[in-house]
Amino acid sequence: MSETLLQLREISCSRNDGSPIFSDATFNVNDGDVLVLRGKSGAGKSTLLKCVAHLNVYKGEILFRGKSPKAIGVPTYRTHVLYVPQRPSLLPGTPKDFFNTISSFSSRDPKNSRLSKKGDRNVVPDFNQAIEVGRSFGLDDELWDREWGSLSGGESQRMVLAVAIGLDAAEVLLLDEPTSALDPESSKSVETYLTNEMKSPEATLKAIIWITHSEEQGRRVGTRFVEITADGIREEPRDPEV
Ligand SMILES: Nc1ncnc2c1ncn2[C@@H]1O[C@H](COP(=O)(O)OP(=O)(O)OP(=O)(O)O)[C@@H](O)[C@H]1O
Repeated sequence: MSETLLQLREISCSRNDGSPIFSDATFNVNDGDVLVLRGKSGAGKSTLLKCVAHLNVYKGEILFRGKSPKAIGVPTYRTHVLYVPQRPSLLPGTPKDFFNTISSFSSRDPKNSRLSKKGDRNVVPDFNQAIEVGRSFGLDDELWDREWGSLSGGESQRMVLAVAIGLDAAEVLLLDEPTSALDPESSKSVETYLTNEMKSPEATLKAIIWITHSEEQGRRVGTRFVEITADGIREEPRDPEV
């Protein structure tokens, strides 16, 4: 049986006025899962993803490899369970600066991680690997040295994903409509890269929660399907369209 990475237990989240956005989200994410999160606009998909990333206040319990984010240390938890926004919002500098800044965070050093096992080495992220990921998404190398503000919406979206993957630390990626600004060809390159990465036994990446409004994309990438509705959160036994 595949290893359980994330456990969500009765996760609830409310608006500032106390009205519920969703409640009682209970499911596991296992090694090998590409869990497609579906639901109408405003149903709470992004909010749930941010709860999983420990970026939003929630009730309930989330465990990664059996430990809470607090027990692991929240910055380290976020390195292993990485939220990737749709677009970088007003990031200063260039994508290369961003990559180097995140690479230097001490939460990435196994010495500082309560998840580390004996013998874990501090693997310094390889910028060339990020460039390679970018190339496979159709990004020219020169874009790494351009200001974020000068990139197009689709370039920024692919760049933020190339950084997330190039850092090579996330075991679970939380993708919030990762191809919403992309043309079909670029979307396919992202889908193909991530699907192949999930199949590679050497890859650090072990699972993805993927928000998409595209039924077709969900069918192409998904291995599990979870729907948020006003009545609650339910997992489809399999994609109902197949
Ligand atoms: N910071 C916030 N303050 C108040 N309400 C919020 C906040 N963030 C989200 N909401 C509300 O929570 C609900 C869920 O929003 P969320 O962005 O999670 O939905 P979604 O399913 O991802 O939508 P979409 O498909 O349109 O991106 C919406 O009603 C939204 O207005």
